Amino acid sequence: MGCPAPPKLPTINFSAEDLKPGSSSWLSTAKQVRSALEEYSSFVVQYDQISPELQNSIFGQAADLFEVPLENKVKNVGERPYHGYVGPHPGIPLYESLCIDNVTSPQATLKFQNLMWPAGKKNFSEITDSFGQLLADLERTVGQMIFDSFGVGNEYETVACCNSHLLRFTKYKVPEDTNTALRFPMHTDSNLTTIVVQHDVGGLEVKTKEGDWINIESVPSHFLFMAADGLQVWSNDRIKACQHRVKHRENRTRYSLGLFTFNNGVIQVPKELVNDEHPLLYNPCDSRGYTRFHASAESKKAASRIKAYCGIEVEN
Ligand SMILES: O=C(O)CCC(=O)C(=O)O
Ligand SMILES: [Fe+2]
Repeated sequence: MGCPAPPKLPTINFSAEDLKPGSSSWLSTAKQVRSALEEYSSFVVQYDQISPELQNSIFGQAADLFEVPLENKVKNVGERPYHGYVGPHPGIPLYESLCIDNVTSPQATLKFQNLMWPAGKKNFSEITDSFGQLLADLERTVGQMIFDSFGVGNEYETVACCNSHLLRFTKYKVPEDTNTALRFPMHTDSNLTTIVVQHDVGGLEVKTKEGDWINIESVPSHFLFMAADGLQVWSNDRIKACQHRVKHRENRTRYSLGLFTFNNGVIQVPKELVNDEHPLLYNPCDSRGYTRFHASAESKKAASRIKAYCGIEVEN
């Protein structure tokens, strides 16, 4: 008797040119999206619009980016916590990241480029613009499908119009003790949804409801789409925020890219998602307030930060 096969995440293909809202392929893809998110809080997207060449180019730029002097990196300051440069610290000693907020705005990428490379940098803003636009298009398609799949597609724009996209470049150095090291401990993201792009070196893992860890292979044009705390609120817990971590794999520096979709307004559970079986679990959630709370020392004591911030106690 062999061991049971390790669990695997569904892969959903978003490469088709004719994926038009309302078409039969749209509706069947939306159904797959909802069931993957309900079961795994995440899924793998296949998205050939981001070609292996574009992926190589952006990761080439990422490697150059981490070579800029620290005095330039620290100029990457965000409006909210973790929206700018983060250097190594005791919990994550080998970690470093830089962010471009509003990456879909060409002015934002150019401003970032000028801060990092005041003397100029060939191709950075052009490559980052096209990569950021394509990933944000993918995120909007999946977002619309999530709303459609719950029968509230006409409410998508009122939420999406307050969304913005943050692109995070992350570098993980090789630990000295490579047997036990985690590169990034388990967490859920505090935003709405996240897309992670790995390259060369994998290591990203997501936790199943049963408590098993699924390793996400690094495959060109295949990315991980995850629900974060904001989607858990919006869906009234029908979709849980994805618990994930990065394990050390291969003795090489690891780079990753994340497109973090943030809502800048108030997230409310649609009335259609509340009924006797699913009583209302969240008060309206001020997304900016939650990002600040999430970064506070006080929030770290909570079993669930999102529930501590805007959860409603339900009596059984
Ligand atoms: O590097 C990765 O693969 C994931 C990083 C991550 O989870 C995060 O920045 O929130
Ligand atoms: Fe994360």
